[in-house]
Parts: sequence; structure tokens; C-alpha cells
Amino acid sequence: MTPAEAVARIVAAIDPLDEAAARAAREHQDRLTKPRGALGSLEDVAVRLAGIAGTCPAPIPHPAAVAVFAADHGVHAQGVTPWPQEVTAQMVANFLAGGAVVNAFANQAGATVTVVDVGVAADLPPTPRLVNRKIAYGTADLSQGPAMTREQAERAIATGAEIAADLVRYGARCLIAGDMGIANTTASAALVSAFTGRDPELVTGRGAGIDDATLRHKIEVVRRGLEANGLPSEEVPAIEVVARVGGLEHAAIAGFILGAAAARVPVILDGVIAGAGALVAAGIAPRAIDYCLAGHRSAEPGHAATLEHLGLRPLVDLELRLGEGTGAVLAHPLVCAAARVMHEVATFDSAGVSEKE
Ligand SMILES: Cc1cc2ncn([C@H]3O[C@H](COP(=O)(O)O)[C@@H](O)[C@H]3O)c2cc1C
Ligand SMILES: O=C(O)c1cccnc1
Repeated sequence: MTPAEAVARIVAAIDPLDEAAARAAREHQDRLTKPRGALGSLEDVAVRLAGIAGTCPAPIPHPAAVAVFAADHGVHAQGVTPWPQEVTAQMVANFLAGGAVVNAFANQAGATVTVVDVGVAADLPPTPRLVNRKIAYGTADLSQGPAMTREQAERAIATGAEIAADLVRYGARCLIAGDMGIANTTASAALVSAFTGRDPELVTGRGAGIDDATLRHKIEVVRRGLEANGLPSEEVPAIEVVARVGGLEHAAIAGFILGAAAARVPVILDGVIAGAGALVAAGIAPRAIDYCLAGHRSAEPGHAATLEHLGLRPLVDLELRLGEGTGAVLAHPLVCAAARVMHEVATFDSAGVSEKE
């Protein structure tokens, strides 16, 4: 099977949400011993989970599995981040040793962390929980031309979908997409600008920390990258967009979302990098976004634009700006609580509580 055929097969496996289960969830929610709507957007989460699972109430989406997709970026050469490129590989080692923030948050949530090398610019020593699916030693510089070939993007998408399917096979009931890739907020800004049509100035942020002069330069690099790649353009398909200005981890995250949707398992999105991956997934198969929950809103300006474009409401806003899947993992207990309400809270009838007159 070619990578393009693999992607087409995953897309064909994505069904719409189960409307009957979602309707039953909304009706049940309204019979629980609380004023209607009192759980705010958690009620929408419970309804969405029922539509995703195709049952009411939906099973509690626990345990969660985090996949951290790691890759490097040719645009690093443009001086868009003060961090050396080697930090990507060094942080992969840190994830595997259990020493990163995502590990601490995952331990708190009872989630596993799997690291997937889709494009780190170094050979990494084999270790359990490191999945070697390297497609290239980093992308080419997107400010000069296409970051990768279409075939590489398709392979990364197919890889992400396979990882999602594997994690579900091993018992995950909720998937979380994380990222690691120095300079990937530059590629994220280019993707967000390409998909939402917003000016680079509005969607480019400080990433892992830059001063005002570097931010101005980063905006110009994003602008140059879009121009060099003929974007934005309605005519360019989403796979081609991620190939031109994205990263291998963005393409893998897009595939991971498609794979979660095909498996009817919810996927919690993290910050701007996962969000940019979701824009790619939406461009390939719009209904895949119905299987996504926005874990949080990151401080990176392109993330708010992304969530608005996708019609997703973030569960928390703690001004995080880290990535790795951290904001999504933090939101996982909230998603489980929304599901648990549907199993455990009494109805007005069962508890003998009078309804309002
Ligand atoms: C030590 C360290 C740990 C991280 N964990 C996630 N990121 C985050 O920062 C990077 C993107 O920011 P930029 O585009 O400015 O390079 C990504 O690797 C992202 O996952 C980190 C960054 C650093 C430095
Ligand atoms: O939104 C994110 O996930 C993010 C923001 C800044 C740096 N790294 C990641």
C-alpha cells in the first residue's frame, strides 16, 4: 500500500458521530439532580463523548495515552528560536527518563507517555517507549521552499494513525497528542496562517521564549515561507500545505487525530502545535474534528485563532506555553469527570428530588 492509499483508507474508516447516542446523553443530562445546564461546557463534553463512543452513557475515557511526536525543523537555521536544535533529541531522552513536565502530569493523570521519533535530526539510542519511525533527519527550511515531499507528509500521517490504533489496541480509552521539536512554533504559525488566512503578524508568537526583535524577524520568516510556497491558497490540498510549511510532527499529529476518529476514541488536543496538526486533519477529513476536545488554550496567539477556526472551546486556560501534550493531560481528569457524572449522578425520579415548578 502506498502512503497515499494508507491515508485514504484511514479517512474512509471515519464515521460521523452517533446522533442518537448524543441525543440520549443530552436528555439524560437534563434529568440529573442539578439545574439544567449547571455543568456548563462539561455537559457538552459528556454529550460529545456519547456521540463519539456510540453509547449513552459513554464509557469513562480512562486510561489516557500520550504520544509525543518529535521532529526537527530546517527553519531553525533562520534564527527563529534561541534554543539549539540538539534540545529536541535531549528532551526525547528526558521524556524517556521520565524527567519532563509531561511525565509528571501524566503520572498525576495515570497516563502513559510514548515518544515517537518521526524526524529528529540525530540517531537516537533504542529504548523501550521510544518508537523509531523516523521519516527524515528533520525537514528542509520552509522559508526557502517546501519543508518536505508530499510522500513524506503522507508517511508521517499514516504513522500517526498507526500509533493511535496501536495505543487503542493496548488499552487506551483516550488519546493525547503531544509534540517536541525546536522551532516548531514557526512552522505552526505558518500552518495556522495558511489554514485560517490570518496575517502572520496575528498568529506568530514567542514560542519557547524570544525577545521583540526576534519576534519581528520570526514573523518575516513565516511571511517569506508562505510566499515561497504559494500560500495561502484555496487550491492547495491540506496534505500539500503541511508538506510545504509544516513539520513531520504536525503531519503525524494530524494522522493521530484521524486514527483516533477511525477508532471512535476521543483525542484531547494540546497547544498550538497540536492545534496546527488538527487544522491539517480538518482539511483532510472535516468530521475528524468531532472526535477532538480542546484541552486548553495556550498563550501562543495562533492557538486562539486555531480553536476559533475549528469551533473548539478550550477546557482550561492557565496561560501554559509548553507543548509536549501538557495542557491536554491536565484536562484529562475534567473529561473523565464529565463522563462519570452520567454514570453516577441520580435523576430527579431516582433520588425523589422535586423539580422546579
Ligand atoms: C527545554 C524545552 C522543553 C520543551 N518542551 C516543549 N517545548 C516546546 O518548545 C518548542 C517550540 O518552541 P520554539 O518554536 O520557540 O523553538 C517545542 O519543542 C515545544 O514542544 C520545549 C522547549 C524547550 C526549550
Ligand atoms: O502552544 C504550545 O503548545 C506551545 C507554546 C510555546 C512553546 N511550545 C509550545
